[in-house]
Amino acid sequence: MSKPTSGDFTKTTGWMDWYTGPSRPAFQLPAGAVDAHCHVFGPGAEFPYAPERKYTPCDASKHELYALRDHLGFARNVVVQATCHGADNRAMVDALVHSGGKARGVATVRRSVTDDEIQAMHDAGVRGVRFNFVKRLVDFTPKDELLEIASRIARWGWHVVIYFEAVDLPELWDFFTALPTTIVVDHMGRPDVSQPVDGPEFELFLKFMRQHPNVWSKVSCPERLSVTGPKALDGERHAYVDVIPFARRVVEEFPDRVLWGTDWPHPNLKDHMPDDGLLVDFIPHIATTPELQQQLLVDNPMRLYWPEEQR
Ligand SMILES: O=C(O)/C=C(\CC(=O)C(=O)O)C(=O)O
Repeated sequence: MSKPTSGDFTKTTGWMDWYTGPSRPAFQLPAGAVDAHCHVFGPGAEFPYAPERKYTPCDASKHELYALRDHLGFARNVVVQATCHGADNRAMVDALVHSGGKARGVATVRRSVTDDEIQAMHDAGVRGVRFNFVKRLVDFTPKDELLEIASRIARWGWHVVIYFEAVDLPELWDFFTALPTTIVVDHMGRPDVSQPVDGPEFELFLKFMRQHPNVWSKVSCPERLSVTGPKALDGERHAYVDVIPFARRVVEEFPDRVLWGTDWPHPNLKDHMPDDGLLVDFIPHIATTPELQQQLLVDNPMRLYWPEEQR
């Protein structure tokens, strides 16, 4: 793969570009596996980054994303709108339209979005909206606006993806449990994995899923959550061991409500950029049987994003 650029934009200082030579995973993905969390960035020259963005990434186009899909052995993608594009969903929608039906998407919308715009996104393959509560990524949006958006998109059968840090779950609990749709939590609600897996913070997250059958979780992003590593680099097939008990716990307790994604092109990593092939090799450590792997990688994402193909 060629070296990433950013068009006329200047990347955020210290920005880490995605890894250009991913290895081929040793773990053989099941047929029809879905990378259910990834992004496209620009290219900035074609799809400019949003004025309100909190970071400027390197470009990461649909072509590069789909080349990675094929290299790793995934069949499909779910492309999630990244905050560097704000509520301008053109780059993400363009990726869906050029996927030959192999990608679905999650958008970011404002209250001003029209029904015609929602319908056009639906026709392109969008199936959800993302509400982001990570303060370094977005400005505050009033909860009544988000609730109004959730009620409107429910009419298209869409779901809501939520991204937040574990310490904020108590404060956000009432809002989340009032949402009328399926809810998908990004990266297990970003637990602090230096705390015990059966400690109060992660227990609250498990309780959230236990009490609310409409809540799903992505068991993704060990490279963001890990404190001890080792990093998925230099052939390391036992990476991020401190994240394993957390992700395995969620996979085993809620096998029909979990999703997995690469998070390519890995925005805002500060420490290292993982080899995506080795990230795939993390999967059998958290979904330890062929049955769990089939649910995590095929059955669950297909049920949520391509329900019309379900028998
Ligand atoms: O890609 C992710 O899931 C995580 C992100 C970036 C992000 O969500 C965004 O920019 O929209 C992060 O923690 O910086």
